[in-house]
Amino acid sequence: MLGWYPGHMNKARRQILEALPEIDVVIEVLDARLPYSSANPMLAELTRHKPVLKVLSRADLADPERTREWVDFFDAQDDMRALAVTTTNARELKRIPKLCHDLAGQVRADRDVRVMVMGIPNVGKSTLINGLAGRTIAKTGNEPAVTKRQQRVRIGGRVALTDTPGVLWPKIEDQASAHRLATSGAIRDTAIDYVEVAVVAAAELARRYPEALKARYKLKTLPEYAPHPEAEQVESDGPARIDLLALAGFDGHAILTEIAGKRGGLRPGGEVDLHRGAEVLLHELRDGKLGRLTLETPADIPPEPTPEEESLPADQPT
Ligand SMILES: Nc1nc2c(ncn2[C@@H]2O[C@H](COP(=O)(O)OP(=O)(O)OP(=O)(O)O)[C@@H](O)[C@H]2O)c(=O)[nH]1
Repeated sequence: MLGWYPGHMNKARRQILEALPEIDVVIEVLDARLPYSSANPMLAELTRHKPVLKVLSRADLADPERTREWVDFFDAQDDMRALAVTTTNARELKRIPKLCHDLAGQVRADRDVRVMVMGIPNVGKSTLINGLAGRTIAKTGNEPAVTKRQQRVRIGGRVALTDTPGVLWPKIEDQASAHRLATSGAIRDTAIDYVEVAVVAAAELARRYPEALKARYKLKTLPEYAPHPEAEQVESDGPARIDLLALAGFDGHAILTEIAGKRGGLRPGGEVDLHRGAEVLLHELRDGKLGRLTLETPADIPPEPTPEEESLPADQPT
């Protein structure tokens, strides 16, 4: 998966930890369509005691109402502010230096505030750095971790920005997050089957944006709740998969079959081409053809395990 072997993950973590003592404010770039799942699972721990500005990138593709919820949610946390932007539009980045100063507080009144951008691959980090600098100083690419010697660049507004972003691995241990990341196109080479990504995406859309889904594919109704056809077979895979199928209460499989029937063409023998249907749905969703969509809300954040739960041996009855 993405070259994020434990060795790479440790290296990325170590390089971030080495850079952090010099940094006053961390900018974490998140995808506005999935601000929980596009976060690095370790970042909160790595950046403890540092103020964080959450930049919600791709706000142009996200549901504005949900984006407001997310910004309010992050703003309510200590030492944290949030700003939703279309990162490719440099004018929308103008508030960032002031927000960094607010977060850094009075302590930094004597010198530039030192800022570093971090986030998972392809989330918009380089676009943000270049937009803030007003010229190309960060290369866009897909290199895990920090790969070259970092330099600080003054970007105006008395902010000194590290020219190289910290690249961290995505949240793929959590099944629901891995599906949403795959749905958005953030991760491509996952172990998850392409059609399965689209089945769960169809179910999520039926739950969150039924009208957009019906309008785009001219579906008169969405199927009533029906168990996923493979539910029994999948149950043995463990609890995370069962949750996803429970979420497919609208029967994502039936919806995808209908989309495939209308838009995917037929395979030899008259069979509906589900793979083609999955391509249509996922490409159109990523291109914004179904409208501005957000795949999760703050209410979807799983509760933190309590210290007692964490210390329970796996097989102990609760
Ligand atoms: N629609 C839209 N596209 C964006 C936005 N921000 C970035 N992009 C696009 O997303 C793609 C990835 O952006 P990058 O800045 O290269 O992302 P990165 O996080 O630096 O990626 P890595 O170098 O792979 O870690 C580019 O094609 C950008 O043009 C945004 O706000 N809206």
